[in-house]
Amino acid sequence: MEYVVAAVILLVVLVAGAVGLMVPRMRRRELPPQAGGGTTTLERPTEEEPPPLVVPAEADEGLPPLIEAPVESPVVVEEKPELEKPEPTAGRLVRLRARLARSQSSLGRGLLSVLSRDHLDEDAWEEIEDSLISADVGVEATQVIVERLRERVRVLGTRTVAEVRAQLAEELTSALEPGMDRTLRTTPHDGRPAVLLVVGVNGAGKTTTCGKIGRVLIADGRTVLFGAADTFRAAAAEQLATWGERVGAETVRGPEGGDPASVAFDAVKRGIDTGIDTVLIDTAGRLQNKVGLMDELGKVKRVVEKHGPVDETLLILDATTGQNGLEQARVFTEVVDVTGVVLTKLDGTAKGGIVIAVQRKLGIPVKLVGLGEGPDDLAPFEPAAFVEALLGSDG
Ligand SMILES: Nc1nc2c(ncn2[C@@H]2O[C@H](COP(=O)(O)OP(=O)(O)OP(=O)(O)O)[C@@H](O)[C@H]2O)c(=O)[nH]1
Repeated sequence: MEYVVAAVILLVVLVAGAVGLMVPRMRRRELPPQAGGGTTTLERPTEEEPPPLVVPAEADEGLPPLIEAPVESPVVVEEKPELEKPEPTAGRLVRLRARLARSQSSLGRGLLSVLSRDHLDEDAWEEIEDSLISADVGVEATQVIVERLRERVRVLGTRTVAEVRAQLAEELTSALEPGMDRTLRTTPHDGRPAVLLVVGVNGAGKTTTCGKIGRVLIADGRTVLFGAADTFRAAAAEQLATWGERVGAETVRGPEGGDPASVAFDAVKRGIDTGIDTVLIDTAGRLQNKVGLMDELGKVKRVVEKHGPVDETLLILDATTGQNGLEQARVFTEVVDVTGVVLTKLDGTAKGGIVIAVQRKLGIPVKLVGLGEGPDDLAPFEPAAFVEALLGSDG
């Protein structure tokens, strides 16, 4: 009898033990497939199955499984350079006036000293003419301005220096044709970006101006793309790309020595595809007397226009080249239809009168002026504010 009882107890213990081993195994089989260490499942997930979940051992104890992200290749977090915030454009010319006035003051001082004479005789009027001509206003424009001023002084019987100065300022301002449309067409239209082509001779400041305009537009909440169609000078594309990085604009570049027209075309295409507001195309500097290069510029424009008309062709003129710049400008206007002039380096010349000569000769408005190498040293051109700077102290 004792043997029977012992045999029954042994049987019960064996059965209980077998059940104890089986149950956890069955429970594990119900879990989703697992991967990695800490699991006991060996089944491989099929291709269609969701990413493997890593279930810690505790899951067996009935705790909710922790879901970890599947192991992927490490994500490279690109460090974006901190974008710069350009200064507002409103009133820039006034803010930069001191800089302009510094270089123009000789004209202002000279004129004021003549105007302060008791009597404006023939010699005095000649001196006024000479001052304006040597400030690059141009002979023709000077004669018109002085003639009109003389007439006003005579008719109105103007006496004080302040009055004559004010009348001269009015004449100079009117010679700058304040009614001309100086707006820069940079707004996207017809489902595509506005396209600006920037042209001019070597070293006039094309790349710098592209960068400065780009900054202004981005500050105004626009999206901008640069096209580095200056494929002759690798450094120019590099320089433009640097401007782009600083303000957050993409730069489309081509191979060095490549076809500038194709880079310009690609830049506009990229601008259209990515929904950019304004595409600025920087072209290579060229001498206006090199026919081949000028023809190439015409080609750049024609190729870009396969996407639609160019909205603005800006001619960059270096103010320090004075009257020579006028001949350059004339040749450019014959090859491409220039819609606006940007006069750069006005901070470096005492001959700001070139603005009057340029507009008069070309009949094209000066839209912007460059007043330094700094990123915000570009101002919308305002005739009255400019004349105040040209004449120096408010007198
Ligand atoms: N003082 C002064 N310097 C300027 C101004 N604009 C441009 N510059 C300088 O002029 C030099 C030539 O400028 P870039 O922009 O490289 O001229 P670019 O026309 O693109 O030259 P290329 O590509 O060689 O044809 C640079 O040193 C600029 O910093 C300005 O308004 N004032």
